[in-house]
Amino acid sequence: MAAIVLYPTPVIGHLISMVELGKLILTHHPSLNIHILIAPAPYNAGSTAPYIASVSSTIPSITFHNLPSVTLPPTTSSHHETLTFELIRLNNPNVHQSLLSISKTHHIQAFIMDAFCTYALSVASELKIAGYIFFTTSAITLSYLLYHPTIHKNTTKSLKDLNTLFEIPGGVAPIPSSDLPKPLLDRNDKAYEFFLDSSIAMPKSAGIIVNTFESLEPRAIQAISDGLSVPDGPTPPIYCTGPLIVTKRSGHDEGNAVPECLTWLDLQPSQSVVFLCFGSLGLFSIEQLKEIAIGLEKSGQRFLWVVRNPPSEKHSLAVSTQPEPDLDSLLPKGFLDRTKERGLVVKSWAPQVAVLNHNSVGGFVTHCGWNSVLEAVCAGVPMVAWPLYAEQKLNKQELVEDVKIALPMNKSEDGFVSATEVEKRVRELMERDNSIREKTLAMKDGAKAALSEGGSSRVALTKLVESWST
Ligand SMILES: O=c1ccn([C@@H]2O[C@H](COP(=O)(O)OP(=O)(O)O[C@H]3O[C@H](CO)[C@@H](O)[C@H](O)[C@H]3O)[C@@H](O)[C@H]2O)c(=O)[nH]1
Repeated sequence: MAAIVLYPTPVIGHLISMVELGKLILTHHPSLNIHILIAPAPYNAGSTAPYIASVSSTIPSITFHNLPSVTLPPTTSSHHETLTFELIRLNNPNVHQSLLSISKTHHIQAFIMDAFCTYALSVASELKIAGYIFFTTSAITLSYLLYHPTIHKNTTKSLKDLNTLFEIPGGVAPIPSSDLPKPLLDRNDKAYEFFLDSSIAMPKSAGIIVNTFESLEPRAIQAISDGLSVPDGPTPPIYCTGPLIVTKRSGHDEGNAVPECLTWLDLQPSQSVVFLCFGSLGLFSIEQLKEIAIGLEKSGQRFLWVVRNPPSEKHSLAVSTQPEPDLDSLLPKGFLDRTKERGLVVKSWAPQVAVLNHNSVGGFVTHCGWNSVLEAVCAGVPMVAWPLYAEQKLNKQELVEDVKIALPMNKSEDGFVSATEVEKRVRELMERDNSIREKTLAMKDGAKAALSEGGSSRVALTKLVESWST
């Protein structure tokens, strides 16, 4: 029996799109079996268990394999990505064992791993299985990462010490080094070493599958395909098969009560509510939370805002183990009362896909995590881009300056956003006939077209599956 093995990074922002890829493969090639290796989560970024349980119980051709836990060595790196790379590197013997065990009953046609899992390419090659990369974020980020070894070779200092602008192949304009993902800025950080290893390994894979679609990022996809991102060697085939997002729109499991935020949205006028939500790791200081509240209040707009506790220590990663936020102490005095007729604050987590697809939602203030971006595009909801961490500033530049489906949230030098800026951007976003709304709706159609018969993402998927049988 033929099987495909998927190896995601086990955090929500990476897991879902890869499982959705598995589901898409099954839709068009139902004779295949999908096996998914799940390493224990390196840090808490929202629970993945309900999603895994629902896929397991509804799709019999998808089997999850839990890898044993490994002990991570102490690290001085402050980047959560370091934990992920370490976890994956140390898991290679377990991955080897799992692939051998799956091979006893299946012919593994391809082993597809997240870009944080490239250490497992060596396992694939030992076992003579074709190893592919699944890239969960934008093509512009892929272009940068593939190009990063070239920048590394041509510079001797850490990027943080180079006061310069970088051209990214396929980018709309040069970007300052401070807009690159933080782990790439310091050559002496372990995370930098891991990213460099991954960037060097990706072109050696049998192909890179990207969660994007051609009409969203034509410039970046073209640059990569033309070999500009890997100037000193071959670029493997690139398969843009997105948007791969969770499609369940109800936001609650059968039998469970409908979340309050959805019943509240039912009572609001069409497209009148701005939704503010910042991914699985987005946290603000108490000062910034208060400033957002003042801006929202002054904007006069209806809002639905997901609020989390501020980071408890500098590099806190344990979002979901934090206690529920105490809204009265975090938000300005009387704010909840004064805005109760037109605003709702949700603690910690909201069913984002269901919210974005609700008819009352007309705008989205987002950290530019790629899943959030794709979810907004598919729901036709224009954005205000407020990047916070990882590659989000690269996504922002593309969305604001190139695709023009988002407005920028301008920050001061120290990264603080004023209430005036929040007020202004939210107002601008919620205007009925602004051009970013029109462009977002056109992009929604583009996403639908890409996934339909003859569309670019469907064609890419067919080519990918064909590559397994040759
Ligand atoms: O209250 C919440 C918060 C998040 N989500 C969901 O959680 C996912 C979050 O994914 P994403 O928007 O991509 O953000 P991150 O969790 O921050 O994702 C990580 O992975 C992404 C894909 O690689 C990167 O683009 C991000 O920068 C990186 O931080 C999305 O599906 C959201 O719908 C909810 O349902 N409710």
